[in-house]
Amino acid sequence: MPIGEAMIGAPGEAVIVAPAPDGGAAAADPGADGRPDVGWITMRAPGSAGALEAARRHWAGPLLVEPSSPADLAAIRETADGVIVGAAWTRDLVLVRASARLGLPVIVQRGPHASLGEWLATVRECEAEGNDLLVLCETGGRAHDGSTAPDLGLMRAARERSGRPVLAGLGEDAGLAGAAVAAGADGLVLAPGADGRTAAAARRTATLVRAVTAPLDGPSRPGSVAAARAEIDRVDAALATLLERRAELAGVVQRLKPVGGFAGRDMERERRLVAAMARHAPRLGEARLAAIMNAVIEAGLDLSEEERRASP
Ligand SMILES: O=C(O)C(=O)C[C@]1(C(=O)O)C=C[C@@H](O)C=C1
Repeated sequence: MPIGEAMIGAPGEAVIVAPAPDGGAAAADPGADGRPDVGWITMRAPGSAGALEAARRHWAGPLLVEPSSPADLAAIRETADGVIVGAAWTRDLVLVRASARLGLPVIVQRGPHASLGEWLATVRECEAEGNDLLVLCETGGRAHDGSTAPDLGLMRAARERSGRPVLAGLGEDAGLAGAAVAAGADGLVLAPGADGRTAAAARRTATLVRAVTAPLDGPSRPGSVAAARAEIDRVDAALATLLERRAELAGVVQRLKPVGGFAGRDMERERRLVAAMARHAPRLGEARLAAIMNAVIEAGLDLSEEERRASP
């Protein structure tokens, strides 16, 4: 389901949907992995008059907007890439139907106490308006501490029953990102206040979990070059995420060792870690892994020496 240039529901991808950057002090550029794939705003929050124009001034990417009333819809059609049917008003069928008639993709949230059947009934209201661009979003009910958390079992069932992509609203607990992706979420919605670091962490987790679970829910032997390459791209994304983390940890070791960097190389430790890895990668075997890990370790040492020169 395309939302602007983002795609929700592509196999193996999990999009990050986060509050659209508003140009405030906290909006210092978070870097590519902290930037959402899709931004969202609500026009229901107090003081949100002008929120749509403000969002568009600071955010050129795909934008989802929750209206506060039918009066907002014309501006949403002009400016947004999708409309959010919010959990708080799924029973306002006049607004639900009018939102669906915009012809934009519709994100249908589950009302806080709605059953699966009631949630899917709201989806059918949108279908009845001739809109087939529908994504479901599980925003959850009350968690143990009074905050909201997504019901991942319900989300999974909704995905199966509807055949449509689903998003998981993580509420206050961005730590649910991995569980949500493992449960089949096609994307993660971050709550107001989530910053670039939260978005980057959610993206890294989603990338790893997707790569690890893909062989379990997809074909284990892709049938074409394009399908195999798509799978390789996902594994490479996970590898890159892990390599970045490994380099960070190796950098910590260099600063803590009495002699860090290339001068403090410990070949016995390297031999042992390669042997341990060979148990997880028996077909590659120790000799090939040794060559791979030598390059990985040297890249980490090189980075740590460069960073040390920049900030001793
Ligand atoms: O474990 C260490 O002593 C490190 O410095 C880390 C590390 C690695 O990247 O794994 C790097 C260099 C050493 O030769 C061995 C291992």
